[in-house]
Amino acid sequence: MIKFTNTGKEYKNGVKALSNINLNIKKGEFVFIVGPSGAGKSTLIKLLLKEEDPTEGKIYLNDMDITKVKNRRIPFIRRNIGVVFQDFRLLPNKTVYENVAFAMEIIGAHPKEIRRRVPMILSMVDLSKKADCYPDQLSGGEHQRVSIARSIVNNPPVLIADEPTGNLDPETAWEIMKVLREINRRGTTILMATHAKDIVDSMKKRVVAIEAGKVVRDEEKGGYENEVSNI
Ligand SMILES: Nc1ncnc2c1ncn2[C@@H]1O[C@H](COP(=O)(O)OP(=O)(O)OP(=O)(O)O)[C@@H](O)[C@H]1O
Repeated sequence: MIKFTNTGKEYKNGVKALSNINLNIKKGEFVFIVGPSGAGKSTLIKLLLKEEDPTEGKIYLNDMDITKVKNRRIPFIRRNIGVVFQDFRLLPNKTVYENVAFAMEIIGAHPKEIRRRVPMILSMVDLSKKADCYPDQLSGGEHQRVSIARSIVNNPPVLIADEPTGNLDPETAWEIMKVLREINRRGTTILMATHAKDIVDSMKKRVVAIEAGKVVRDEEKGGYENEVSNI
């Protein structure tokens, strides 16, 4: 489903953020991307979203070589990938319902379909009662659940979460992980970059560790650290 082959990224200022990345992520996998600050995790995500282009190698999404895709086709790639960020990025002047509906409106979904799907997704993230609230009336965990609802409402096959629990207390972070696990159970492939050691250690999912731009570990059911390195 997602494949990096000998992928490298050197930024214009000469910083080599990634080199020789080879990864094959299958449909339905849950993959943690871990590594110290500056290791290249965000760069990997930016390459997948085509916010940046690799300077070496290729990236495939559903067998399509996205490194060759023209700029005007980028929105079509992004429709296949939902994204959740650490800082939520909700629209402050829209309600919970409107924030989620907006993600459907911008891809031209039919109003009837929006009215059907938004309540369903809000119920899935347990936010039906907050549909008419504005973001400043929500807790951190609720914010993040709206942001997850928005990211999956168009049913993307892949969900990328960049430090989704970074701003949350441990208990709330676990609520978010339960939601992500459920989304993954329903078939969505999830890539999650994180520094949350406890979460990675407990979830027993695939762990890809990046250090200084290279994959240094790729383990099924791995932990945050291995016994020798101390990330
Ligand atoms: N736009 C850019 N231009 C130049 N260098 C960049 C740019 N973005 C990132 N870098 C550099 O690339 C390297 C990898 O950065 P990246 O943001 O991918 O790391 P990260 O693993 O996501 O870190 P963190 O955990 O702190 O978010 C770092 O050395 C960073 O300074």
